Amino acid sequence: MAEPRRVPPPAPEAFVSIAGLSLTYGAPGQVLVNALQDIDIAIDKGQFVSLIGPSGCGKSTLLRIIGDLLSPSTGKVLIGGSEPREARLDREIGFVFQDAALLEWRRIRENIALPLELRGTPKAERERKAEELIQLVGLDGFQKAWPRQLSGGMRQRAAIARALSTNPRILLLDEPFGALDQITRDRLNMELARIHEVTGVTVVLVTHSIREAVLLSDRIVVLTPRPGRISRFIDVDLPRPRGLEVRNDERFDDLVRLGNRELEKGYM
Ligand SMILES: Nc1ncnc2c1ncn2[C@@H]1O[C@H](COP(=O)(O)OP(=O)(O)OP(=O)(O)O)[C@@H](O)[C@H]1O
Repeated sequence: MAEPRRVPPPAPEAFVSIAGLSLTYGAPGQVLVNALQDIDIAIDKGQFVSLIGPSGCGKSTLLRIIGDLLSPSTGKVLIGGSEPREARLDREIGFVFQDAALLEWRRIRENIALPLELRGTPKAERERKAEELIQLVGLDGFQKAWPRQLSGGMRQRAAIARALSTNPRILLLDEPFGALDQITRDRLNMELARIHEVTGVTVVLVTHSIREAVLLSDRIVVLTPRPGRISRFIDVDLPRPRGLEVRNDERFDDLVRLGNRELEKGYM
């Protein structure tokens, strides 16, 4: 009997619609790397979605396509009905990478306000917004600090604040906590959950940790090894708001097991 179709068709009413997406790296005459194939994902407004899969399966590639840092070979992405290019130029997309990439010669407040400065926002408004975000991400007292004076976790907080400065409609996070120790990572996970709750921003997170994905997400997209295809969607039906103690729930363990089983299939 044929396997039931696990991939829902892209919903036209979805906030983010990814349909028929494939990407092959390499110019004609070069070695071609088929990174992604036949990706269809629909994301609702305000949803928290994680992308997980084996190393090299195309998670970052997919995130970069959504954020208009790469163009797909085939297929289409729409964010609130707009092409990624338009959404990016309207500063509706916030991006956070594993390395916070702060400008070392600017104080934290000026780093956070940089996108607003580039947009020509008046100084008083920039400072008001930066202050609001500093409070939101828990960096009060570090407004005038230099990036080198901050720990890794604090730098990522600043990077998240900077990404939120233009009130983006979607926040794209590429392994933002991958380089942090477990306790800092737990703390930042809870901060991110709170920021998501308070702002209502739509989030797409790339992670290698199925536990992190279950803790934070409404929905997890498991990708197969390269070329990344959708292996399965896992809907996380744990109640919100979630604290770290949700990890003691049986349901949490069930979902982690389900995710691990799906990931292991790719290695068989
Ligand atoms: N610029 C590029 N040119 C050619 N191949 C590339 C390029 N960037 C990535 N790739 C290849 O495309 C595939 C997908 O890469 P990508 O970084 O998206 O995977 P990933 O799932 O994010 O990996 P990881 O979990 O290790 O970060 C990999 O095989 C990678 O080597």
